Amino acid sequence: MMIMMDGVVKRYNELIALDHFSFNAQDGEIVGLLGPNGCGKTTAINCMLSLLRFDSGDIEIFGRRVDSNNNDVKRRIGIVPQELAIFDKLNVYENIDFYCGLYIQNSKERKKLVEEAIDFVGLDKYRRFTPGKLSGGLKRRLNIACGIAHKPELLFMDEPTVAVDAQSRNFILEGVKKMKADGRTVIYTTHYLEEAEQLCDRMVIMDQGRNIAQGTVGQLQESISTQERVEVGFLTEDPGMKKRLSELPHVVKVTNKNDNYLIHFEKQENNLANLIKFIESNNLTYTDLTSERATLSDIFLELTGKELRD
Ligand SMILES: Nc1ncnc2c1ncn2[C@@H]1O[C@H](COP(=O)(O)OP(=O)(O)OP(=O)(O)O)[C@@H](O)[C@H]1O
Repeated sequence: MMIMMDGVVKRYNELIALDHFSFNAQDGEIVGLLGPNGCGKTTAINCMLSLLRFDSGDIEIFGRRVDSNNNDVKRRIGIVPQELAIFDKLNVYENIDFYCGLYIQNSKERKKLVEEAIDFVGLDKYRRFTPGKLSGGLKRRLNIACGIAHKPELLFMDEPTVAVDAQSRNFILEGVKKMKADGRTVIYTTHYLEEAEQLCDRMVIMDQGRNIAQGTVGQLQESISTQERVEVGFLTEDPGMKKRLSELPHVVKVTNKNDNYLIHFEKQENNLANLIKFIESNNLTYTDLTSERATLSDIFLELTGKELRD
Protein backbone atom coordinates (compact mmCIF):
# COMPACT_ATOMS: atom_id res chain seq x y z
CA MET A 1 0.00 0.00 0.00
CA MET A 2 1.40 3.37 -1.01
CA ILE A 3 -0.76 5.55 1.26
CA MET A 4 -2.86 4.61 4.24
CA MET A 5 -4.74 7.38 6.00
CA ASP A 6 -7.10 6.29 8.72
CA GLY A 7 -9.64 8.36 10.65
CA VAL A 8 -7.68 11.60 10.50
CA VAL A 9 -9.10 14.61 12.31
CA LYS A 10 -7.67 18.07 11.64
CA ARG A 11 -9.09 21.19 13.23
CA TYR A 12 -8.31 24.83 12.56
CA ASN A 13 -9.57 26.23 15.89
CA GLU A 14 -13.35 25.65 15.80
CA LEU A 15 -13.43 24.44 12.21
CA ILE A 16 -13.12 20.70 11.55
CA ALA A 17 -11.32 20.56 8.21
CA LEU A 18 -10.86 16.75 8.26
CA ASP A 19 -13.52 14.77 10.05
CA HIS A 20 -12.27 11.19 10.56
CA PHE A 21 -11.02 11.18 7.00
CA SER A 22 -9.73 7.88 5.58
CA PHE A 23 -8.00 7.39 2.27
CA ASN A 24 -5.70 4.90 0.63
CA ALA A 25 -3.79 4.47 -2.59
CA GLN A 26 -2.21 1.33 -4.04
CA ASP A 27 1.09 1.31 -5.92
CA GLY A 28 0.71 2.54 -9.50
CA GLU A 29 -2.79 3.96 -9.16
CA ILE A 30 -4.05 7.40 -10.13
CA VAL A 31 -6.45 8.29 -7.34
CA GLY A 32 -8.67 11.32 -7.77
CA LEU A 33 -9.55 13.40 -4.75
CA LEU A 34 -12.68 15.31 -5.62
CA GLY A 35 -14.78 17.76 -3.75
CA PRO A 36 -16.14 21.29 -3.70
CA ASN A 37 -14.12 24.31 -2.60
CA GLY A 38 -13.13 24.15 1.02
CA CYS A 39 -14.02 20.46 1.52
CA GLY A 40 -10.51 19.74 2.80
CA LYS A 41 -8.54 18.39 -0.17
CA THR A 42 -5.45 20.54 0.37
CA THR A 43 -5.56 19.95 4.11
CA ALA A 44 -5.68 16.18 3.51
CA ILE A 45 -2.66 16.35 1.21
CA ASN A 46 -0.71 18.56 3.58
CA CYS A 47 -1.37 16.09 6.41
CA MET A 48 -0.19 13.19 4.23
CA LEU A 49 2.97 15.15 3.51
CA SER A 50 3.34 15.97 7.20
CA LEU A 51 3.41 19.65 6.29
CA LEU A 52 0.52 20.01 8.73
CA ARG A 53 0.06 18.42 12.13
CA PHE A 54 -3.24 16.65 12.64
CA ASP A 55 -5.18 16.09 15.84
CA SER A 56 -5.81 12.35 15.66
CA GLY A 57 -5.77 9.35 13.33
CA ASP A 58 -2.93 7.64 11.46
CA ILE A 59 -1.08 8.19 8.21
CA GLU A 60 1.48 5.88 6.63
CA ILE A 61 3.27 6.38 3.33
CA PHE A 62 5.48 3.61 1.89
CA GLY A 63 4.43 1.58 4.93
CA ARG A 64 5.75 4.01 7.52
CA ARG A 65 4.78 7.12 9.37
CA VAL A 66 5.65 10.25 7.46
CA ASP A 67 8.25 12.48 8.96
CA SER A 68 8.99 15.78 7.25
CA ASN A 69 12.61 15.51 8.34
CA ASN A 70 13.21 12.18 6.67
CA ASN A 71 15.04 12.98 3.44
CA ASP A 72 14.95 9.44 2.04
CA VAL A 73 11.16 9.47 2.14
CA LYS A 74 10.92 13.05 0.84
CA ARG A 75 13.01 12.13 -2.16
CA ARG A 76 10.48 9.50 -3.15
CA ILE A 77 7.64 12.05 -3.13
CA GLY A 78 6.86 14.85 -5.58
CA ILE A 79 4.51 17.76 -5.03
CA VAL A 80 2.82 19.97 -7.59
CA PRO A 81 1.11 22.53 -5.37
CA GLN A 82 -2.01 24.46 -6.21
CA GLU A 83 -0.28 27.81 -5.74
CA LEU A 84 2.61 28.20 -8.18
CA ALA A 85 5.88 27.54 -6.38
CA ILE A 86 8.39 29.01 -8.81
CA PHE A 87 10.99 31.74 -8.46
CA ASP A 88 10.46 34.87 -10.55
CA LYS A 89 14.18 35.66 -10.77
CA LEU A 90 15.19 32.19 -12.00
CA ASN A 91 14.61 31.03 -15.56
CA VAL A 92 12.85 27.79 -16.50
CA TYR A 93 16.01 25.68 -16.37
CA GLU A 94 17.21 27.22 -13.10
CA ASN A 95 13.84 26.77 -11.40
CA ILE A 96 13.73 23.06 -12.22
CA ASP A 97 17.40 22.67 -11.32
CA PHE A 98 16.77 24.28 -7.93
CA TYR A 99 13.97 21.87 -7.00
CA CYS A 100 15.77 18.85 -8.39
CA GLY A 101 18.84 19.91 -6.42
CA LEU A 102 16.92 19.53 -3.15
CA TYR A 103 17.08 15.78 -3.69
CA ILE A 104 19.77 15.09 -6.28
CA GLN A 105 23.25 16.38 -5.43
CA ASN A 106 25.19 14.78 -8.27
CA SER A 107 25.37 17.51 -10.93
CA LYS A 108 25.68 15.19 -13.95
CA GLU A 109 22.68 13.14 -12.87
CA ARG A 110 20.74 16.32 -12.07
CA LYS A 111 21.45 17.84 -15.49
CA LYS A 112 20.01 14.76 -17.16
CA LEU A 113 16.91 14.82 -14.95
CA VAL A 114 16.33 18.55 -15.55
CA GLU A 115 16.59 18.02 -19.32
CA GLU A 116 14.11 15.15 -19.10
CA ALA A 117 11.70 17.28 -17.09
CA ILE A 118 11.93 20.15 -19.61
CA ASP A 119 11.22 17.69 -22.36
CA PHE A 120 8.37 16.09 -20.42
CA VAL A 121 6.45 19.37 -20.07
CA GLY A 122 7.43 20.66 -23.53
CA LEU A 123 9.27 23.79 -22.36
CA ASP A 124 12.44 23.39 -24.41
CA LYS A 125 11.84 26.59 -26.39
CA TYR A 126 11.38 28.52 -23.14
CA ARG A 127 14.31 27.19 -21.09
CA ARG A 128 15.93 30.63 -20.73
CA PHE A 129 12.65 32.47 -20.02
CA THR A 130 11.86 33.76 -16.56
CA PRO A 131 8.30 33.01 -15.33
CA GLY A 132 7.17 36.60 -15.98
CA LYS A 133 7.49 35.95 -19.71
CA LEU A 134 5.43 32.72 -19.65
CA SER A 135 1.66 32.38 -20.11
CA GLY A 136 -0.44 30.95 -17.26
CA GLY A 137 -0.47 27.49 -18.87
CA LEU A 138 3.31 27.45 -19.38
CA LYS A 139 3.86 28.53 -15.76
CA ARG A 140 1.72 25.58 -14.64
CA ARG A 141 3.84 23.29 -16.81
CA LEU A 142 6.98 24.69 -15.18
CA ASN A 143 5.40 24.13 -11.75
CA ILE A 144 4.86 20.49 -12.74
CA ALA A 145 8.42 20.08 -14.03
CA CYS A 146 9.70 21.35 -10.66
CA GLY A 147 7.63 18.73 -8.84
CA ILE A 148 8.54 15.73 -10.99
CA ALA A 149 12.17 16.27 -12.10
CA HIS A 150 13.62 14.04 -9.36
CA LYS A 151 11.36 11.17 -10.60
CA PRO A 152 9.31 10.58 -7.47
CA GLU A 153 7.47 7.28 -6.97
CA LEU A 154 4.53 9.10 -5.45
CA LEU A 155 3.26 12.37 -6.85
CA PHE A 156 0.69 14.77 -5.42
CA MET A 157 -0.91 17.12 -7.92
CA ASP A 158 -3.24 19.71 -6.44
CA GLU A 159 -5.54 21.11 -9.15
CA PRO A 160 -2.78 21.33 -11.77
CA THR A 161 -5.08 22.42 -14.59
CA VAL A 162 -6.83 25.38 -12.96
CA ALA A 163 -6.86 28.36 -15.34
CA VAL A 164 -4.80 26.77 -18.11
CA ASP A 165 -5.48 26.87 -21.84
CA ALA A 166 -6.69 23.74 -23.65
CA GLN A 167 -3.28 22.92 -25.14
CA SER A 168 -1.46 23.02 -21.80
CA ARG A 169 -4.30 21.10 -20.19
CA ASN A 170 -3.92 18.26 -22.67
CA PHE A 171 -0.19 18.31 -22.18
CA ILE A 172 -0.64 17.99 -18.44
CA LEU A 173 -3.21 15.19 -18.67
CA GLU A 174 -1.07 13.23 -21.12
CA GLY A 175 1.88 13.73 -18.78
CA VAL A 176 -0.05 12.26 -15.86
CA LYS A 177 -0.94 9.23 -17.97
CA LYS A 178 2.73 8.79 -18.89
CA MET A 179 3.66 8.88 -15.22
CA LYS A 180 1.24 6.09 -14.50
CA ALA A 181 2.65 4.13 -17.45
CA ASP A 182 6.06 4.54 -15.77
CA GLY A 183 4.65 2.86 -12.65
CA ARG A 184 4.24 5.99 -10.52
CA THR A 185 1.37 6.60 -8.12
CA VAL A 186 -0.48 9.88 -8.53
CA ILE A 187 -2.89 11.61 -6.17
CA TYR A 188 -4.78 14.12 -8.22
CA THR A 189 -7.19 16.71 -6.87
CA THR A 190 -9.54 18.48 -9.22
CA HIS A 191 -12.84 20.27 -9.62
CA TYR A 192 -13.17 18.97 -13.14
CA LEU A 193 -15.23 15.84 -13.37
CA GLU A 194 -14.31 15.02 -16.96
CA GLU A 195 -10.65 15.07 -16.01
CA ALA A 196 -11.22 12.74 -13.12
CA GLU A 197 -13.24 10.37 -15.29
CA GLN A 198 -10.61 10.40 -17.98
CA LEU A 199 -7.57 9.96 -15.74
CA CYS A 200 -8.31 8.27 -12.47
CA ASP A 201 -8.40 4.56 -11.69
CA ARG A 202 -10.35 5.30 -8.57
CA MET A 203 -11.93 8.31 -6.95
CA VAL A 204 -12.53 9.49 -3.45
CA ILE A 205 -15.33 12.00 -3.07
CA MET A 206 -14.92 14.42 -0.19
CA ASP A 207 -17.45 16.68 1.42
CA GLN A 208 -16.99 18.71 4.59
CA GLY A 209 -13.81 16.90 5.53
CA ARG A 210 -15.27 13.43 5.13
CA ASN A 211 -14.78 10.62 2.63
CA ILE A 212 -18.36 10.18 1.47
CA ALA A 213 -17.80 7.70 -1.38
CA GLN A 214 -15.01 5.94 -3.20
CA GLY A 215 -14.53 3.57 -6.09
CA THR A 216 -14.24 3.46 -9.85
CA VAL A 217 -16.65 5.59 -11.86
CA GLY A 218 -18.63 2.38 -12.55
CA GLN A 219 -18.85 1.50 -8.86
CA LEU A 220 -19.87 5.03 -7.96
CA GLN A 221 -22.51 4.99 -10.70
CA GLU A 222 -23.97 1.80 -9.23
CA SER A 223 -24.21 3.42 -5.81
CA ILE A 224 -26.76 6.07 -6.77
CA SER A 225 -30.43 5.75 -7.68
CA THR A 226 -30.34 7.56 -11.05
CA GLN A 227 -28.71 5.27 -13.60
CA GLU A 228 -29.93 6.74 -16.85
CA ARG A 229 -31.12 10.16 -17.89
CA VAL A 230 -33.35 10.71 -20.85
CA GLU A 231 -33.91 14.17 -22.20
CA VAL A 232 -37.10 14.63 -24.14
CA GLY A 233 -38.83 17.66 -25.65
CA PHE A 234 -42.30 17.83 -27.17
CA LEU A 235 -43.72 19.93 -29.97
CA THR A 236 -46.77 20.99 -27.97
CA GLU A 237 -46.81 22.14 -24.37
CA ASP A 238 -48.82 20.24 -21.80
CA PRO A 239 -48.88 21.53 -18.20
CA GLY A 240 -49.58 18.02 -16.89
CA MET A 241 -46.69 16.39 -18.78
CA LYS A 242 -44.13 16.43 -15.99
CA LYS A 243 -46.50 14.54 -13.70
CA ARG A 244 -47.40 12.02 -16.40
CA LEU A 245 -43.75 11.34 -17.17
CA SER A 246 -42.98 10.84 -13.51
CA GLU A 247 -45.63 8.12 -13.37
CA LEU A 248 -43.81 5.98 -15.94
CA PRO A 249 -42.19 2.81 -14.54
CA HIS A 250 -38.76 3.16 -12.84
CA VAL A 251 -38.67 6.95 -12.89
CA VAL A 252 -36.74 8.46 -9.97
CA LYS A 253 -37.68 12.04 -10.78
CA VAL A 254 -38.36 14.43 -13.65
CA THR A 255 -36.73 17.84 -13.87
CA ASN A 256 -36.90 20.64 -16.43
CA LYS A 257 -34.01 21.44 -18.74
CA ASN A 258 -34.63 24.54 -20.84
CA ASP A 259 -37.83 23.62 -22.71
CA ASN A 260 -37.20 19.90 -22.32
CA TYR A 261 -37.76 17.35 -19.56
CA LEU A 262 -34.97 15.37 -17.99
CA ILE A 263 -36.21 11.99 -16.81
CA HIS A 264 -34.01 10.24 -14.25
CA PHE A 265 -34.52 6.48 -14.44
CA GLU A 266 -33.40 3.61 -12.22
CA LYS A 267 -31.30 0.92 -13.87
CA GLN A 268 -33.62 -1.04 -16.16
CA GLU A 269 -33.40 -2.44 -19.67
CA ASN A 270 -36.59 -0.95 -21.07
CA ASN A 271 -36.63 2.66 -19.95
CA LEU A 272 -36.34 4.16 -23.41
CA ALA A 273 -38.72 1.62 -24.94
CA ASN A 274 -41.34 2.41 -22.28
CA LEU A 275 -41.00 6.10 -22.97
CA ILE A 276 -41.39 5.61 -26.73
CA LYS A 277 -44.48 3.45 -26.13
CA PHE A 278 -45.91 6.28 -24.00
CA ILE A 279 -45.15 8.83 -26.74
CA GLU A 280 -46.74 6.70 -29.45
CA SER A 281 -49.84 5.75 -27.53
CA ASN A 282 -50.48 9.42 -26.71
CA ASN A 283 -49.83 10.54 -30.30
CA LEU A 284 -47.14 12.97 -29.13
CA THR A 285 -44.49 14.49 -31.36
CA TYR A 286 -41.06 14.80 -29.81
CA THR A 287 -38.44 17.33 -30.82
CA ASP A 288 -35.51 15.90 -28.81
CA LEU A 289 -34.83 12.45 -27.42
CA THR A 290 -31.44 11.53 -26.01
CA SER A 291 -30.34 9.05 -23.39
CA GLU A 292 -27.15 8.87 -21.32
CA ARG A 293 -25.80 6.96 -18.36
CA ALA A 294 -25.44 8.78 -15.07
CA THR A 295 -22.23 10.80 -15.01
CA LEU A 296 -19.87 11.61 -12.22
CA SER A 297 -21.68 14.93 -11.99
CA ASP A 298 -24.96 13.12 -11.14
CA ILE A 299 -23.11 11.01 -8.61
CA PHE A 300 -21.69 14.07 -6.96
CA LEU A 301 -25.02 15.87 -6.92
CA GLU A 302 -26.86 12.91 -5.47
CA LEU A 303 -24.26 12.25 -2.79
CA THR A 304 -23.69 15.82 -1.65
CA GLY A 305 -26.74 17.76 -2.86
CA LYS A 306 -24.28 20.18 -4.50
CA GLU A 307 -22.82 20.76 -7.93
CA LEU A 308 -19.09 20.16 -7.95
CA ARG A 309 -18.29 23.14 -10.10
CA ASP A 310 -18.61 26.56 -8.52
N1 LIG B 1 -4.67 27.78 7.78
C1 LIG B 1 -6.00 27.72 7.92
N2 LIG B 1 -6.59 28.30 8.99
C2 LIG B 1 -7.93 28.24 9.15
N3 LIG B 1 -8.78 27.60 8.32
C3 LIG B 1 -8.23 27.00 7.25
C4 LIG B 1 -6.82 27.04 6.98
N4 LIG B 1 -6.58 26.36 5.84
C5 LIG B 1 -7.78 25.92 5.38
N5 LIG B 1 -8.77 26.30 6.22
C6 LIG B 1 -10.21 25.97 6.08
O1 LIG B 1 -10.32 24.56 6.11
C7 LIG B 1 -11.30 24.10 5.17
C8 LIG B 1 -10.63 23.16 4.19
O2 LIG B 1 -9.73 23.91 3.38
P1 LIG B 1 -8.85 23.27 2.20
O3 LIG B 1 -8.00 24.34 1.64
O4 LIG B 1 -8.19 22.04 2.70
O5 LIG B 1 -10.00 22.86 1.15
P2 LIG B 1 -9.87 22.46 -0.38
O6 LIG B 1 -10.85 21.36 -0.59
O7 LIG B 1 -8.46 22.22 -0.74
O8 LIG B 1 -10.40 23.79 -1.06
P3 LIG B 1 -10.06 24.39 -2.53
O9 LIG B 1 -10.78 23.52 -3.50
O10 LIG B 1 -10.64 25.76 -2.45
O11 LIG B 1 -8.59 24.38 -2.66
C9 LIG B 1 -11.88 25.35 4.53
O12 LIG B 1 -13.05 25.69 5.23
C10 LIG B 1 -10.79 26.40 4.76
O13 LIG B 1 -11.36 27.69 4.85
